[in-house]
This record gives sequence, structure tokens and C-alpha cells, in this order.
Amino acid sequence: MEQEHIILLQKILVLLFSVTLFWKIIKHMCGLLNIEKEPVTVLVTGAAGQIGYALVPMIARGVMLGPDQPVIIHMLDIEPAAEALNGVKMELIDAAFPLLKGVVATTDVVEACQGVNIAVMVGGFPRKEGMERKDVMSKNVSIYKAQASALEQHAAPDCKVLVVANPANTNALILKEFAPSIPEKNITCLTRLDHNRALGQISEKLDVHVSEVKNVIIWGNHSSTQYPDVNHATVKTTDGEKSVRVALANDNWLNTEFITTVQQRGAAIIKARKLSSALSAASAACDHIRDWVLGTPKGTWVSMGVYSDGSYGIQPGIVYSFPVTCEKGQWSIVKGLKIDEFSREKMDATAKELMEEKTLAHSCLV
Ligand SMILES: NC(=O)C1=CN([C@@H]2O[C@H](COP(=O)(O)OP(=O)(O)OC[C@H]3O[C@@H](n4cnc5c(N)ncnc54)[C@H](O)[C@@H]3O)[C@@H](O)[C@H]2O)C=CC1
Ligand SMILES: O=C([O-])CC(=O)C(=O)O
Repeated sequence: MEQEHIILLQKILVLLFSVTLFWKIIKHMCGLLNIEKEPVTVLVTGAAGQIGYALVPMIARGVMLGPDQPVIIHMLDIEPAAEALNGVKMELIDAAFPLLKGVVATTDVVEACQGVNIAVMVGGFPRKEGMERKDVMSKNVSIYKAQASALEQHAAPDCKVLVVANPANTNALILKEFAPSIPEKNITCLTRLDHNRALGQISEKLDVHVSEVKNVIIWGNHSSTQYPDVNHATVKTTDGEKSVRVALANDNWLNTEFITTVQQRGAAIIKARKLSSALSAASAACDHIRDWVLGTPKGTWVSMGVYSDGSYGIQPGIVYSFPVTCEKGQWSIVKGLKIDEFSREKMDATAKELMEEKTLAHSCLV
């Protein structure tokens, strides 16, 4: 390399180093001077319900956006729940959360959506024992059609949306279709609860802590056709990182009971509690948004329901759960994973169900 190129390279390196150092000093000074970040406004719909009640304190404590991120919480519910919603607001005030900079409790969807940066859509009707999630379709998709327009018109332009209410994938799809100006990459649905359930089942079976297991995948619908896939999952052992299949050496369990347990976990909770999952759903919603906004740890992916771009042969036009990594507020589907015949069949079956749900949802809306 010529002398002048070496000097130029040195200058660039010094410049990069100085900029990084300067930025670190500014951040440190802000910390010392107690200069806070601007608050982020988070909407929770259905906030008077059981997930809402578990979720809003988590958001106010920094579980969703980090321990140094102030928040303003907007809570929406319907008129019959207005008094209960006001009770939740009173409790949020009584909890004196340092990060909580404001609370709006309202039954007016326009007021609720005003300027929100993150929208967690929990409002809707939960299923009861013996129902499939699509059985609440007709009640819930019309809510998502109506709220799509309010979000489109009144939320911040870069608002990130997470749909929790069931049928979660199809509600998210309807929201996307009726809010065409919201970028499709900003509309997602929750399958992180299923992902966490899969991690939990494997950690119990291997008798290791759940944080030692990673890279399971939930493919498809947040329904009993979802496919929890462990073919790429790993576990940390004293001999280093191992494939879960190798560490467990029990393909029979992984290919049968494990899959059905994860697929049916929601129903098992309803049977036990007579109410659907709430604390685990709220926690998973925080995980989903935290990783989306702040990034996934290096070498780790998570599952998110996103609008299909055709990856892995899944047709566009449905919201399907894929393995994703997140960086700088953007998710990307993990590409190039090997799919065997067993997985292919299950991935296609859950895609087929989503196509059927889409047709059913459109028929509910006419
Ligand atoms: N994706 C997932 O992993 C999970 C999804 N869910 C779903 O989340 C939803 C909420 O569950 P829960 O909190 O247990 O139900 P919940 O019945 O306790 O609460 C739902 C709340 O939504 C409100 N609501 C109804 N229509 C509304 C509207 N148009 N706008 C705003 N709020 C409205 C209700 O008044 C109620 O307060 C259900 O659809 C449930 O099936 C539950 C667990 C996990
Ligand atoms: O099963 C339900 O209806 C609630 C839910 O989505 C879950 O717990 O996964």
C-alpha cells in the first residue's frame, strides 16, 4: 500500500475513534446530569382486561423498553369497562413508577391513538374452554378493521404495532389491510409466547435453566397448527454449545409430545385457570417489543408473526410466524435454514390454515 493511502487510513481510523469517544462522553454526561430520554408513548388496547392489567405495570417499570426509558401509557377500552379502566389508571398513579411520565385512560379510540410510538393491541374477546382461537374471529376482526384507521390517522408515522388479541395473525393482517399507509414491516403479531413456551418445555426436559436454550422456532399461526421446530435449537452445556436434538437424544418426544404440548399450552392454561394466559402473555409482549426496538442478542433469533415476503416458500398475503433477528428497530427473517420433509409438511399446513382464516375474516367483514 502506498504511503499516502496508509496516512489516509490512519486519519479515518482516528476520526472514527474520536467520534465514538465523543458520543460516549456525551452519553455519560447526560447520565451524570440526569438528562432523561424523551418519553415513548405506548398504547395498550383492552387495558382493563387481564393481560392489560399484567402488562401496564411491566411497561411502567421499564421491562418493555429498558430501565432508562421514560414512558407515557395510553390505555383504551370500551364503555362498559370504563370504570375498571379508570381503576387501573388510579393504581398506576399509586404505584409511583419513576419512569411513568403520563397516563391516559380513555374509551375514545382517536384520543388513545394520538401520537403513539408503540401500539400493543390486546383489546378483544378471549376464547373460552372448548373453543379454537378462530372461533372469536367474527367478534375480533371487525375491531381490528376499525382501529386500523385510527392508528393510521393518529399514531406517530413510524409506530410499531403488536397484535396480541386472537386470532392474532389474522387480526394483524386485517389491521395491515385497513391501514395501508402504515409500513407493513411495522405490523406484527405475538408468537413469542409460543416461542417462550417451547424454550420452557425443553429446559424442563433437559433440566437446564431456560436461558441456556435458544433458537427454537415457531412457524405459522398462533393456533393449534403452529409448528414448534427444534431442528436448529441449541443448548449450552459444560462441553460447549450442543444441538438440542443431540443433547436430548429423544427424537420421539421432540416429534410428538413436545409439539402437541406447545400447540395446546393455551388450552391447558384455560382448563387450569378458567381464564386464558395473562402474565406469560404480558411478559412475552414485553419480550417481543424489547427485542424489536433494542435488538436481539448476537447469535440468537426469536419468533415473530410478520407479513410473509415469500421466505421459505410461504406465500405473501398472510401474517406468518418466522425466526427473526432484530437490529436498530428493524426485524429480518433468518434466511437459509435447512428445512426437512417433516418440517415442510407442518409449515405448509399452518400456512394453509392462515389462508383459510383470511377468507373467513374477509367474509366476516362484508
Ligand atoms: N397472542 C397470544 O399469545 C395471546 C393472545 N391472547 C388474546 O388476547 C386477548 C385479550 O385477552 P385477555 O386480556 O385475557 O382478555 P380480557 O377479556 O380479560 O380483556 C380484553 C379487554 O378488551 C376489551 N375490549 C373489547 N373490545 C374492545 C375494543 N373494541 N377496543 C378496546 N378494548 C376492547 C374488553 O373490554 C376487555 O377489557 C384475547 O383475544 C386473547 O385470546 C391471550 C393470550 C395469549
Ligand atoms: O389460548 C388462548 O386462547 C390464549 C392464547 O392465545 C394463548 O394462551 O396462547
